[in-house]
Amino acid sequence: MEHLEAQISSMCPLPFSGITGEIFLKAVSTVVAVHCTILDDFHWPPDNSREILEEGISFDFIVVGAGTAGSLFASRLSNAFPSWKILLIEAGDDPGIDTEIPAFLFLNQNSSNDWSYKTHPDDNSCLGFKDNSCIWSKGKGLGGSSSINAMIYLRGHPQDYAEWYNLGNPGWDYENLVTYFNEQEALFKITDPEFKGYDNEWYKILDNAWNELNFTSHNYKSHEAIVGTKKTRLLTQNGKRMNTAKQYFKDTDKLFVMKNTLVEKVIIDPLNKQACGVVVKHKSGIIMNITANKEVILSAGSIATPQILMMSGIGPKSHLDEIGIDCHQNLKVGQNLQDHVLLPLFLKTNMNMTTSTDVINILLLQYMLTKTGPFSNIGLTDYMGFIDTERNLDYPDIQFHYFYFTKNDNFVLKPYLEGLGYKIEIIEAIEDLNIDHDFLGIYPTLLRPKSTGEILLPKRPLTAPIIKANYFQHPDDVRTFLRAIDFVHKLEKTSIFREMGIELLNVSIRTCNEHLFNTDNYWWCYISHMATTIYHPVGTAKMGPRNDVNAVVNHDLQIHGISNLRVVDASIMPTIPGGNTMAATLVIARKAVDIIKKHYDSKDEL
Ligand SMILES: Cc1cc2nc3c(=O)[nH]c(=O)nc-3n(C[C@H](O)[C@H](O)[C@H](O)COP(=O)(O)OP(=O)(O)OC[C@H]3O[C@@H](n4cnc5c(N)ncnc54)[C@H](O)[C@@H]3O)c2cc1C
Repeated sequence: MEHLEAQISSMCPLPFSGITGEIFLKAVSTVVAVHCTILDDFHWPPDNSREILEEGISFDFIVVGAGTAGSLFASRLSNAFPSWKILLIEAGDDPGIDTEIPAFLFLNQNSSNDWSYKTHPDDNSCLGFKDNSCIWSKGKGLGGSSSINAMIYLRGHPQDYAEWYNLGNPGWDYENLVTYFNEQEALFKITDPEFKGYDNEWYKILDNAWNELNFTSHNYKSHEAIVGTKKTRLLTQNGKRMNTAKQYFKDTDKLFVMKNTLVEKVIIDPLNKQACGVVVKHKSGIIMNITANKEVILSAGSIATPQILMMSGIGPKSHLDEIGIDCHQNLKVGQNLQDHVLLPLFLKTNMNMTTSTDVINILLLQYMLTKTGPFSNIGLTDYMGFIDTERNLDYPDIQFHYFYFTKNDNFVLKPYLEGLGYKIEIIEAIEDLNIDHDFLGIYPTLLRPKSTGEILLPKRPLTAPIIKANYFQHPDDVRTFLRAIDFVHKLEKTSIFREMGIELLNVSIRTCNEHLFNTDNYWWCYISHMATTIYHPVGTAKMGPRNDVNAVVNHDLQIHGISNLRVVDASIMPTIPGGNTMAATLVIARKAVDIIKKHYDSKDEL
């Protein structure tokens, strides 16, 4: 208290005395300690690494990766089979306190909770980024990417899942998956019809513009990604991020968890082509084998899962031969990489929403005390628009995301652009445009890219994998963006946009300046410099029947030709769904529990 009193007196030398002084000090000390309330009663599961490293216990199931899918899958499996010993191995630690505050979503990137992968440079894309590489964030630690993502919940479009089914995957059509979507929406409490949404005056402006162009505002009516505009629900509870590990771990205490432990590869018995355990490296430097009596499940995400599969000799043979790894099964692991690419467009507005530092401090205090206000949500970023640029049908190929930056913003804009990894000259060009105007950021996002990439092992296989995103390898992807930009011009012409003075800005990029602004040539150049990921890589262990040469797992998520080894994460998606990918990943994990249950129930092993 004395220390606090001295500190306050040094900032504002008023005397502290009597009862008033004491009351005042108590109020101040409450405020000083209020950040502690960000942590609630929830406790992360204990780390069992030490005992496992010392005693070398074997397990029935080993699940690799405690991310979005892995944490759901492992905890639900441990509830379904209480007598089984299930081990969940995670390369990272418990997520940091800063991951809890929704409005700080961008601050988690490039932190200790992020793998911060980088794409391999090519001639068509990421040219405006340092080293011509886009940064691919991916969550590290309990909750995985659900601990650092934007929390937006969308199912995608029903037809996305019809496509999965039509590619030879029985049980994966929308009708079969709907119960899982419903179940998780009830669990995360995002089906509440009373939900009124957050406050943001831009919602109304944007709805007005889209309505003038004859688009419907669906808002919270459903979680499907259909043509029109939509305010989306977030995986938050009581004003804080609800990462999936937090949601699912609270219902189980039967799991064994190893934190800070990297799985290097799966041990495959070459004689009977059967997975029998994993090789792990703990952060202490200890390397050991752990045995799985029944199965190994890979839930390490769409970059690390193919990396581990390749390290374990599951193809592709030609690539493993180059690296010097024995191939047990020649599958197209790491191929079929698909991602949603987003194109930041900056528009000036005559609105002035600048907030003084004092107001920001008060809003932060409001958040600390009540978990309400702007820090409890992600602002305009939860507002979406969907269009079908080519056929004008109800199967969108572009999703619009929105951001807002106030005039001369020194608080968010620069750290945000630096976090994305843009070159300094691009950041300065954008900052110059921001000196006089508030910005509306409109970010068209390709929902169904035709370009595909691949994940490869580097020469030193345990270092970061090579990510060849291959954005715009297929020219139709650029053409879809050009049609999306045409749509932005239509928005510019709506009465409300004209009234607000909203106009597309010309970001000065040296190599693009040789083209006249707003011509197709200018936009091709702009797209190759400015477009980047929205962090939705999927498809690198494709689900499909045996006769699909690109398939890695079957519809029961088992690796073709290898027993006791499955993949349960976003890697298995045969095609990328037309919406943010977390909801679909959760559904995969939940369905996987039922697949395993059916498998072992029929073996009468309960
Ligand atoms: C910055 C960002 C923003 C996003 N925003 C949204 C959004 O708003 N809405 C949405 O729907 N989707 C969003 N996504 C995408 C979504 O979060 C992912 O599609 C989804 O979480 C993928 O889940 P996963 O289980 O496949 O992988 P992850 O959740 O990434 O989990 C993989 C886990 O495996 C661990 N791991 C990796 N390698 C190893 C190893 N060798 N040994 C042990 N453990 C290992 C990782 O540390 C991680 O915990 C975003 C993603 C990011 C990164």
